[in-house]
Amino acid sequence: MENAIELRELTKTYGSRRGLAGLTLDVRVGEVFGYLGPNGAGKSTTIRLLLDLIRPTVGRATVLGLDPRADGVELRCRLGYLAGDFVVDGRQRVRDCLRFLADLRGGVPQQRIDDLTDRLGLDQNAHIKKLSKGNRQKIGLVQAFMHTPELLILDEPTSGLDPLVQQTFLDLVTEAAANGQTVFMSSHIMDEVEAVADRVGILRDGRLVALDSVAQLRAGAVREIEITFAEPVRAEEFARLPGVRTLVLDPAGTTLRGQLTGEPDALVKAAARHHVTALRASEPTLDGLFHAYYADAEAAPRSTAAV
Ligand SMILES: Nc1ncnc2c1ncn2[C@@H]1O[C@H](COP(=O)(O)OP(=O)(O)OP(=O)(O)O)[C@@H](O)[C@H]1O
Repeated sequence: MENAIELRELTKTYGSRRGLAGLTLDVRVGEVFGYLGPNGAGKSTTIRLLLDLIRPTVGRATVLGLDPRADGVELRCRLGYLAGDFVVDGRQRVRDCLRFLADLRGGVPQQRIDDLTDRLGLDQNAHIKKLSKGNRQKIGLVQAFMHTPELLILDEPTSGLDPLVQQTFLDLVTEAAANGQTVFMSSHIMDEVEAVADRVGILRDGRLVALDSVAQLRAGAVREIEITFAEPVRAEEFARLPGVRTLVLDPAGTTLRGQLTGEPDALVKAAARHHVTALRASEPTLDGLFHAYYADAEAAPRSTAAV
């Protein structure tokens, strides 16, 4: 089995409302796949279709080589799922709830549960009804990870978590990937996805508008650049260099400011023909790219052949 998830022309309409429109996507075994998109893009719809919690209007989903509709029981044994709207029986203590869920999965060593709750800072003696939203979300994370499933499907897993716990979550994802597990996680937050994902898909209005490896996306991301020279330079020398998006020379002709994508090699070599007194370049972040997709309603699907 090469792909943990295969989606073919997956479409879901809610009456006249579009949830998902003809989504074709493969998630490879062992990869961390970040599934991004604004509110209402169709992320939860996709995830619910994977679990057979809802059924497609058109198209097909295969998960771990299984049909979610026909093989629901086997599938649930082999995956860990965190719902976007995770709810849990408030009458129990955390310990009893997790024990119950562990037994449902055929048994999980208590040591494993203790380790996860310790790392996430979750008190097993607490009554669930008294827990904050973030602490309830931690129960959701523990129950998804505890049986070391082949595939983790996580819908907005960091929702409600403070930054320290978010980092612990990212560590758990990294460890799962090192262990050969596949992770499919949805998020609004490019930064957290960028930190752990191998590939990213960006969904908008039920359609995939970008699909690429994080490395490729980063190569296309924008870097802010500022170069100061000892003597005035001519703007034309720099305007047509590879990767240059915009470059503006200040009135004195000594400071060049602008935006660059990809490698800065050509610009650095051109600048080195002069006496450079200062050079400032920001790290390229995917956040800007992500916002561009959000802003551009008619963005065409993009992918890189090498992905
Ligand atoms: N049960 C439903 N009935 C009608 N419309 C629905 C239903 N569930 C989802 N939708 C619609 O389908 C579209 C996709 O919603 P979905 O919840 O999948 O988005 P999402 O990307 O998960 O958003 P969010 O980040 O806000 O959770 C939205 O327009 C939403 O209003």
